[in-house]
Amino acid sequence: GLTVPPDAGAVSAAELRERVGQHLVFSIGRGATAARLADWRLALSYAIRDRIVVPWFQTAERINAADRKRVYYLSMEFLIGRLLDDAVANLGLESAAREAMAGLGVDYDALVRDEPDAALGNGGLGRLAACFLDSMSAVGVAGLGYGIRYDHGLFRQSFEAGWQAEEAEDWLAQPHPWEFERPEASFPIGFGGSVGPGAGDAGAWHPAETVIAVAYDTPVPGWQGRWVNTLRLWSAKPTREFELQAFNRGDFLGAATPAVLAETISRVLYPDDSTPQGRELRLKQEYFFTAASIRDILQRFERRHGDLAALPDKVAIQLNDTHPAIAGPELIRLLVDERGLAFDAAFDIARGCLHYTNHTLLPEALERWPAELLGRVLPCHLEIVERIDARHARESAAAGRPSDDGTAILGDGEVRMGTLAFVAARRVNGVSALHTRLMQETVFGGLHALHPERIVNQTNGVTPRRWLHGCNPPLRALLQEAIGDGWVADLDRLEALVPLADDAAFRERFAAAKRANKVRLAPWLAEQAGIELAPETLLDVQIKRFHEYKRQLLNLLETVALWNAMRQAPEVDWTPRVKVFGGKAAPGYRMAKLIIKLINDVARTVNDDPAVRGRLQVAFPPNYNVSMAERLIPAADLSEQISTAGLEASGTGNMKLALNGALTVGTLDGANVEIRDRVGEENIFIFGLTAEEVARRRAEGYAPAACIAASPRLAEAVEQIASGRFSPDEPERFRAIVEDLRGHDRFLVCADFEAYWQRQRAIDAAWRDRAAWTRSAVLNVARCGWFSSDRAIRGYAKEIWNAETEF
Ligand SMILES: CCc1ccc([C@H](C)CC(=O)N[C@@H]2O[C@H](CO)[C@@H](O)[C@H](O)[C@H]2O)cc1
Repeated sequence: GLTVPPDAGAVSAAELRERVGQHLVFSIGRGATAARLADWRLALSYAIRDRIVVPWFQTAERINAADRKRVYYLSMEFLIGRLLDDAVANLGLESAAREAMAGLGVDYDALVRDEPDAALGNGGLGRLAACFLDSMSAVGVAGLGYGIRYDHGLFRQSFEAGWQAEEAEDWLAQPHPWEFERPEASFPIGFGGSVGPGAGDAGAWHPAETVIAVAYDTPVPGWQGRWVNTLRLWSAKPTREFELQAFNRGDFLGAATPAVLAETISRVLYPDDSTPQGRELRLKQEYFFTAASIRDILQRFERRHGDLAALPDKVAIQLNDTHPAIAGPELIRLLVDERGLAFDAAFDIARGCLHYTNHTLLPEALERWPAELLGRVLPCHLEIVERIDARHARESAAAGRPSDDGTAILGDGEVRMGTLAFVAARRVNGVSALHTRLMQETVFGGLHALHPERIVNQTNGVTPRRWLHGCNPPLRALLQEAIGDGWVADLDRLEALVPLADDAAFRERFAAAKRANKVRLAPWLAEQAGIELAPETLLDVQIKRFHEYKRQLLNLLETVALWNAMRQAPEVDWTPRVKVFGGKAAPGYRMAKLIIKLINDVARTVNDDPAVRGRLQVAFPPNYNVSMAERLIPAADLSEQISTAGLEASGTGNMKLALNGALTVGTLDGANVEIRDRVGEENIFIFGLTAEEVARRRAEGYAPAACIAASPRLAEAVEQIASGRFSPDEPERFRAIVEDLRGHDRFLVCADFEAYWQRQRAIDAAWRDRAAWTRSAVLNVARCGWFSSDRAIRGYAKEIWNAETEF
């Protein structure tokens, strides 16, 4: 039988092999001969999980014993990726696992690759939440993540004749070994209906429909397994599984409908990462997980504390953007309607617990729910929002603010969720220094004037476990040798590499590690994108969601111009490049999907062109996700961070690529500015208009056609696209792109083209001096320790949550 192992401490390969064998037989019910790769993966996952549950219990006991302040991270998205290899690494069991599986005749790496990504997020916001969970466990914050257990995560992307095609993702088609269903942790969640009078300030809500939120818990082991927090994801279940009467009447659909409708709430992740569709189901998803989480938080608090006024001392809630912003009204509703507090007292307690992170300034990405819709789905909450807005108006007037300063929550028949989140929060933060400053100067200007102490900055970070230790074995080994492995838990220790940047032998080893990653990547890139990656080729990557402000189009135009230049001057000793694009477009985002098609059409033309063979290739592997990022990032030489200045709140891919020794070509946008500040002007390739210059160009009236006319190589590239050079079968295919570029160019692609072209030619030259290039690469790694999500979480704990860290 299975005995509970003592703790996460070291385990021998033999013992691990023993346990894997036991799980295969007793947990999966398979003999070794009949076992498939997935069975072995499950068996190993259970064996590793066994070593996490006791430290998990112990962490909960320590938190309770010390009555630690708890931090709750509410997010609609957790872009986790694969879990097995990360858990093995965090427990320090990699060599034991490899040896154990080899002893069973199974290839550990094949096992790892067999696991589906948990793609419960769109991009930056979701991945940040996953990095933050890892760091909260690594530094020992009493943290818990709350989200939705989507049956289907972010869609699987494929290309049909170069066009993006989407199909449902199905991560739960296989057993998911890392979660525990918690039927006892479930709550009824209401929607619609009406609100009757209640005692005092209270209202009595009578929902029209109810679903059950059921918890699924995933342990989140920290580095060395010393601390294990929880990710609690809610799944929607019907109050009644099955309408027997309808079934007996032969109305089979009717019998199943209520259950299907209920489960629809946690069925699928909305694939938009910039423009809210304003769908009722999305609002229900936001309320569903937020309400279940707030109830769970209150219940856990009240198990140990009687005085609700102490809630802000024991509970910090972080809202990951506005998606859980209904948390404020929901907490107030429970305190007033169910605990009998007065409105103002409830408001103060709620605000004392709530903190809001803004991740975008794009006007179209800020959530505004029609008051009619909110009132219909959440009648009680609309009333509370109105009371919060009235109180805010009083506070604003008392501060002498003009009543029409645009800081009202309700206006034009809409509820502005960003304003609601701001007004009902103790702290509001941006995710990079530039972004936070722009929040204060633009979108939140009026509110900042009213509450000048409320907005603070917490620049993003990434976990060094997954994004360096885990994904880059060659560099990890070199670091181990050169500076030990203290950096994994204390990334600032990378600074010790600075002197080694001037050590030719070390540089050689460093370049060899990068080369090894490129050699490892080459066969996969050939299979996925049909290109040949020679190790001495400059690997230039732009990997992120598709959005016009991220300017994949600028990269594409430079690629076309380079192709033209190579064809026009074949005698020149051009620096060989492989351009890699990776990323998905929201299914409804037509322009982004057209740009994806254009890149694939240009790639076909360039890759088939003998005139530039071995000099320029374009690769676009389909279905970019966390696991693909872990493959591409260690091999990259050049990191494209070329957004229109002022529009990328931070970026986190930029940090991952720099930490893995890629040099950055980018604008002074988001965290690029802080990367430049830390690595030094001479170790990064900055170009383009600053955020101020962008604002000025737009204010003055920007004419892209003039920029095109002033740049023959840009004009040529645009004309080729317009005339079907890359789409002879449909010359007009890219008319929309060309017309927008010539007519509007909202993201100033044309204005920044020449500067970008010049910078890229300088990069060609820089690549030729490998010693200097490698020296810069070493300095990028050495000086990017600050971009660890451990540093970010320590900042949140100290400056926002006022919560302890254990380590
Ligand atoms: C409602 C539709 C929707 C969904 C998601 C979002 C996210 C806020 C978009 C997002 O992922 N933003 C990115 O967040 C990262 C983490 O802070 C930043 O590094 C990126 O710059 C930012 O674009 C906006 C709108």
